[in-house]
Amino acid sequence: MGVRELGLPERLGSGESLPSRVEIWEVGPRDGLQNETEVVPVEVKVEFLDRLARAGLTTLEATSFVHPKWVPQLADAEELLARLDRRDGVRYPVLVPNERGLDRALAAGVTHVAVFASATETFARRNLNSGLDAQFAMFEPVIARARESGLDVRGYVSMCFGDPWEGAVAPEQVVAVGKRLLDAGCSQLSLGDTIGVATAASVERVLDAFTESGVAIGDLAVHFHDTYGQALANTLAALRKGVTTVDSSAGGLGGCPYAESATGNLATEDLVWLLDGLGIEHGVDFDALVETSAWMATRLGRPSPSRVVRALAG
Ligand SMILES: CC(C)C(=O)C(=O)O
Repeated sequence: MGVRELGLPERLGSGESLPSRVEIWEVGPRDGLQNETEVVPVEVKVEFLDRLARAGLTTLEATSFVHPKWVPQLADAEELLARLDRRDGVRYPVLVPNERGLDRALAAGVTHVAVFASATETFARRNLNSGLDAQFAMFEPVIARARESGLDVRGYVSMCFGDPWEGAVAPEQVVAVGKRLLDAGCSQLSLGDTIGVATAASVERVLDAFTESGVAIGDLAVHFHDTYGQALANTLAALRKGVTTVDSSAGGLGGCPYAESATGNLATEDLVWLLDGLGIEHGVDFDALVETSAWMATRLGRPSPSRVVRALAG
């Protein structure tokens, strides 16, 4: 059951400045599962991806080619992609940290990759074993080679709104990192609130800093974690600024192995409920999505953190 079946008005806001359609970038199979301590069997991951595609999601971040030593949960990246029935009209981007990761991704026949940078010095050191400036020496050749091979490259920027070691992050610092990724050849930036400390005001500040520096709003996506319950409010702030790509994770799974204060991502069901209420198109079959997250929660042995999944399938 969704907003429409409850007979609620489909457009709760004034709607003037909202986009008519939003692309949901589903990160559950990668960001959602990477923090699970018990390794999820590859056949469960394949079924998860397949169910999400059947529910109408057209961008499924499938896995990551990080070294298996760092994220053992995703050590089965090659096997997963080999077993996956890749559907027409569905993109299956993967994360690649370095050239070795790109080699593996190319061998697995991927068409979309994402690199991940940090907006702060400390997280660059802890997550990438690099530095704020030095990280680009790692990404630039990866982006160039990926582009030469005909791949589309997304650039993630982590810790855009706050960092557990450095506190608040200056929007100008985020913009400087993001622009270097765009200049290097990324087609889109995803601005990560890795530890979930953003508020609607800081989201507006960072988005304004990008657009004032000449970056098109259409080149920006948002990636919120829900640690302080602000992910939906932050999403609405971003939609009002004209953002049309929103990252979310089915069932609200998620976290980050290198940032202990990170909790689950914005749940895709909560996002779809919001979009339905605003009358914004998204192409997702809500009931099939809730059923998928309830199914995954059973596989993981604990209830979904998504408020919507709990309300409807708890
Ligand atoms: C590391 C990136 C990809 C991320 O998931 C985040 O910042 O939340």
